[in-house]
Amino acid sequence: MPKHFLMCRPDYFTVEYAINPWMHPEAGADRDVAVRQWEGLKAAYEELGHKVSLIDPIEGLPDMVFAANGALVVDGRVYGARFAHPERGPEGPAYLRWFTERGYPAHEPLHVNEGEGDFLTLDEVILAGTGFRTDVVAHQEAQEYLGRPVITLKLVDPRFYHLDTALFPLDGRNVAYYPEAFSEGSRKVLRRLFPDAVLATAEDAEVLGLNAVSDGRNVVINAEASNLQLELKRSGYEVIPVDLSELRKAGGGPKCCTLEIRGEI
Ligand SMILES: CN(C)C(=N)NCCC[C@H](N)C(=O)O
Repeated sequence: MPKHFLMCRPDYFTVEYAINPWMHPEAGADRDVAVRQWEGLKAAYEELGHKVSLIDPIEGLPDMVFAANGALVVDGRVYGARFAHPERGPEGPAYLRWFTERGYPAHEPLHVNEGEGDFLTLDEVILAGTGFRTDVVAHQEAQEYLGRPVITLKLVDPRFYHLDTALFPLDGRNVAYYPEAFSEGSRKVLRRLFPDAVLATAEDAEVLGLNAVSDGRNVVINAEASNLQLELKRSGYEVIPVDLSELRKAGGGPKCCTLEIRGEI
C-alpha cells in the first residue's frame, strides 16, 4: 500500500543551538549537503511509489526539516505537537495550520508532545515514548482524541531522546528496537508485545539506525547501520540505505524527516 508522507525541505537548516547530545553548534553543518541528502530521501520514497507532500520551511526554524515531530496523524485526525524546547515552539502551530488549511480535523494539544518523534502507530496500538520530551499526560490526551490504545514506554538514554530514535515499526504488528534505550519495565513490555522483534546493536543505534521508515516490505534506513541492515535482509525485508549524515548533526535521520499522513479526509 502506498503511503503518504509530509516532508519539509531543509532550506534553513543549521545547527545553531544544542537541545540534544548530537548537536554541536561549534562544529556547524553544511546546508547544501543537507538539502542534497534530503532530496535523496524524498526520491527514495517516490521511487517506492509513496506520495510526498511538502510544507514550506520557515526561516529561523532550523529543525523544521524534522517533520515527524510536527504532528501525529491517525484515521485522518491530527493530534498537534507542542514542543518541549522554546527554540522549536513555533513549529507546532505551523504544522497544525498546514493540516487545518487542508480541512483535516485537528486537536491543539494541551500537553508537551513531539508528534511522531514519540508516537509510533501500529495496527492495534500506538507506542508512545516519554522521559525526555513528550509528557506522559500527552499519551492520555492522544488516546482520548484518537480513540486508539496508547502504550507508554520510558526512554532512559539521552542520546535516544525520542521513541523513533530507538524503535521503528516493521509493519502493523512487529517492530525493531534497541533494548538498552528503554527502562527495565518498558523492556519487559516490549518483550511481551513483540517476541519476534528485530533487536538492534549499540553500533546500529549510535548511527540512528532505528530512525528508519518501513512500508512493511521496504525499509529506508541510515546507510551506516550495517548490522541492522543485515538482520532486516535476513528477516525478508528489502533495505534502502540513505545517507543523511549531515542531518544527523542535529540528531535526526530518515524517520525524523518524515511525517506519515494516515487516512485521507
Ligand atoms: C526522531 N525524530 C523525529 C527526531 N529525533 N527528530 C529530530 C529532532 C532534532 C532536533 N534537533 C531536536 O532535538 O528536537
